[in-house]
Amino acid sequence: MTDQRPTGQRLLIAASGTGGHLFPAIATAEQLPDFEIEWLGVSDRLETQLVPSHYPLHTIAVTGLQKRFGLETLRILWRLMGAVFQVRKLLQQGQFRGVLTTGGYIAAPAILAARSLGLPVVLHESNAIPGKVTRFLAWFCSRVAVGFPVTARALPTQRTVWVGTPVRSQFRQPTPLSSLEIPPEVPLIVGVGGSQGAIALNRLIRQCAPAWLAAGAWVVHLTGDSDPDAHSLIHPHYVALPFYDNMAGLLQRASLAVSRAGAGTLTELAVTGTPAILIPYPYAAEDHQTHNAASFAAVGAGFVYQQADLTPEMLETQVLALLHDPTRREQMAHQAASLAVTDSAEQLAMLVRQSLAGTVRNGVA
Ligand SMILES: CC(=O)N[C@H]1[C@@H](OP(=O)(O)OP(=O)(O)OC[C@H]2O[C@@H](n3ccc(=O)[nH]c3=O)[C@H](O)[C@@H]2O)O[C@H](CO)[C@@H](O)[C@@H]1O
Repeated sequence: MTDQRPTGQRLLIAASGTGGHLFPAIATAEQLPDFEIEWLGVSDRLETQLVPSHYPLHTIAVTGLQKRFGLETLRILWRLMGAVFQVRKLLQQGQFRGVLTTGGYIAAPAILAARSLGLPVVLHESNAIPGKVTRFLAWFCSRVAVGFPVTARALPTQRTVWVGTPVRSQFRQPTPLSSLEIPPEVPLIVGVGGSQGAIALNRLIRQCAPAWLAAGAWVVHLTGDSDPDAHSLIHPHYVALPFYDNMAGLLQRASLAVSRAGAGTLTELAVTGTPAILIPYPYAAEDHQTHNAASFAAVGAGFVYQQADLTPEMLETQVLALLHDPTRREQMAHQAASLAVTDSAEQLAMLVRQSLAGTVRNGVA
């Protein structure tokens, strides 16, 4: 990132739905201040809260493919074709030079529209098991960037590159936790179920929290906004929030996280060197969260429990054991940090620059 004056290069970023898709794209956009960026998303998703104050947001209607082929699949394909035409029009009228996408449903029309116009597309896949759209459409992209080295196995060898997953810039500098008044010396447990929260995980955390609080810890619990019992536990050292903006400050301060295993949070836990107990979302497509979590467990950065096997007693005991063992937590923190790719956003931004400049070797841009 040298010259920050807008170059007139127009880039469309297609990222939608969850924090796991949006934040890596936002982190990469931060590294492209010289580009004129506009965003493609869906009207009722998280991007409508996160994006418009930074970039113009265009929305289209898209949904995922069904597992079984039937009438509904035909309807979805018909809608997909409509979305492709809409994105083609947007790309042409806006004179965009290329597309960056972080996968998911929005990626399909974005990739198909851009490639049909001969524009370069950089696709980032953050999960250990690539999603359906990535598997089908990676072959059409100029470059495919992946979050885990293992992800590359299922993708076109010559154009796939491991860059890690970008995190927002606050994660890479000390960020104070100013809006939460937590005494500096107390152990802090952070409970997080991804950007939307996780009701089953919330229940487990609330069942265990009284014992953790009694042991002297504070708990910050990010519940999401759809848990009807989110405020059922009252304690002066227990803070329940539907969503918290300063995740960087929170994870840097945390002694331990109890978390789902979305690629975004895992990457952030690595960058902040936060030990974790991971409980993968059991219904994630192709169980990708278990595969994501495996990388953390493999180096000893975290413990992984399947939700179906985990009782509140087990979770309570495991957390208490770690609370009382700062040396172990320090080792785990060190191992978590060993997984961090701190310049992932710069690497992905570089791929975008190269692709739009048509200098990608082995690619089709
Ligand atoms: C349920 C599900 O299928 N989730 C998927 C979704 O991510 P999902 O958004 O559920 O979870 P991730 O862990 O990937 O990302 C969560 C993001 O939201 C942020 N955050 C969270 C809570 C909060 O209060 N404030 C906040 O800023 C986190 O810092 C992180 O950046 O896409 C990811 C990337 O494809 C997948 O790996 C996840 O499996």
